[in-house]
Amino acid sequence: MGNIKQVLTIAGSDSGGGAGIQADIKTFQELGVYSTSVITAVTAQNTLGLTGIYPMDRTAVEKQLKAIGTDFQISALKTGMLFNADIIEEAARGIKKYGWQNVIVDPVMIAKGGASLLQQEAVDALMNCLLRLATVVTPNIPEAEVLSGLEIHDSVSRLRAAKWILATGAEAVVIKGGHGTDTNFTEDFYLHRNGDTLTMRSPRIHTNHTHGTGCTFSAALTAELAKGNPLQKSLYTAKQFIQAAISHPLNIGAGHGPTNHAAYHKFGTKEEVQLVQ
Ligand SMILES: Nc1ncnc2c1ncn2[C@@H]1O[C@H](COP(=O)(O)OP(=O)(O)OP(=O)(O)O)[C@@H](O)[C@H]1O
Ligand SMILES: Cc1ncc(CO)c(N)n1
Repeated sequence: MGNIKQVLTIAGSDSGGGAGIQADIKTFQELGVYSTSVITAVTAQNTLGLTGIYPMDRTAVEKQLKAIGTDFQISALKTGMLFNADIIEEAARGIKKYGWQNVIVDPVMIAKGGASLLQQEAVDALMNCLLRLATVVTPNIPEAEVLSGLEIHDSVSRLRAAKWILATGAEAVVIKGGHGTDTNFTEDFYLHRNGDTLTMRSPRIHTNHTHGTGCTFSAALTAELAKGNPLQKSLYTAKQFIQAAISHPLNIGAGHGPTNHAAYHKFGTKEEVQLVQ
């Protein structure tokens, strides 16, 4: 393990352990990379909802980034909940200053229970400062609608929204399908600025235990890229990882429960993820 790859998550803490920094670190551990973290905010959260958000100040974020940037060799990083424009600007500044590559931006806006995880006025900062640094940006459908200013109701409008999002300067986008309306499957759609596309489809699992699916998916993508895997292969593994994590729920909590981060290795994958033309 002498040459284990080091990764970073810049995200919020979920006291309930299913999303945010906690989901990222569990996923990184499962996929064999060493995890560092910059905490942007502490949230009081459980499977029933969110009752408090305590953002870090600018200096706290800057000092954490410096601690990582001056000692670790970061092969890939992801951002999650960034909450306000100050934190977004600090994250962008750190990424540039330390020359980090393989930047996955999960543009977290709203928790599954409906709580806002990004201030309204911070959307501009996200679009203007951070997306241009992104190797891949991974919005869910409502986030893609905010970033593109377009409604998504079918594959044509999804492609149009993806193209608008790439106009921010991001290299590639994945519009995740968890919020889609099809009851039989979920579909994640990838578009690269070079025109490459990939559509990954898997059976929709009918469960309440989907808290943190987006965090887990983007963390798995980050880990796979850090290990040197090509982008499309990394996306496929990330989709398999989240499919396994949702398929084998832990049944924790009375509300929107966490996924099972250990399932990918414990139970394997059932070849459920298909590539669609
Ligand atoms: N019920 C489900 N069955 C199968 N796959 C799902 C389901 N819900 C979400 N996914 C998958 O999980 C991943 C995350 O998608 P989703 O759209 O839920 O992200 P998100 O809304 O950002 O998640 P969160 O805010 O809870 O972290 C995608 O790969 C998506 O296809
Ligand atoms: C801290 C945190 N980050 C991200 C999400 C989105 O799932 C959440 N609910 N909480």
